[in-house]
Amino acid sequence: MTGLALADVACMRGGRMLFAGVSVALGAGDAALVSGPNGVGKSSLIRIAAGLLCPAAGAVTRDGAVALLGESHALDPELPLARALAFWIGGRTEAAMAAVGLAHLAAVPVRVLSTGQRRRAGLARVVGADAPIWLLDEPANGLDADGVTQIETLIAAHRAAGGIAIVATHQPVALPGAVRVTLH
Ligand SMILES: Nc1ncnc2c1ncn2[C@@H]1O[C@H](COP(=O)(O)OP(=O)(O)OP(=O)(O)O)[C@@H](O)[C@H]1O
Repeated sequence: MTGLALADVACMRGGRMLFAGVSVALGAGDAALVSGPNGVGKSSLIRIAAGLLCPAAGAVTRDGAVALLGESHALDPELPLARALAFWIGGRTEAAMAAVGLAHLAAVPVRVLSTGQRRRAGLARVVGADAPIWLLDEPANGLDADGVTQIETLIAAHRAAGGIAIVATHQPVALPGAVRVTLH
């Protein structure tokens, strides 16, 4: 059974306590929307949820594979987009590129993609990861209005299929019924 739970989690960075007492429990189809001002610890919370950062207190329980959209898309800049994505998501590349509106750029080297296109490429990695738990850090950064709608649609489809999403964002991203996690 897919699940992700943070129980009384605290985060310390650079010797400073960023937040404490954060609890959220998500099951199949659930989502959480993480918000708060710059530097409050949203990205850190996403990294804790991903298991990339150790909480200073509390516990994280993860039931299912994780796909992370972070600052870096981790795609080889010299490779054509389709080959760079295929390194991570293999045979699901074509469908993932189509899902994020990048099918027409399959042969273009990653390094020449625009900011929004790079963001979409990162999303394609998540879409093609076939992982039930999506952790998305500022997924709408650099995207135009259609791109944001596309993300909302992709997240909704992922949830409808039993997936989970945690989204940290400054920009409005519609996540119907999401748990709100507001960091102060
Ligand atoms: N590796 C690190 N070592 C020490 N401090 C760090 C490290 N990474 C981040 N921090 C600090 O932790 C705090 C929270 O950073 P984080 O990126 O989680 O915030 P955020 O809420 O996502 O910010 P933003 O809205 O600007 O993206 C910041 O003050 C940052 O300087």
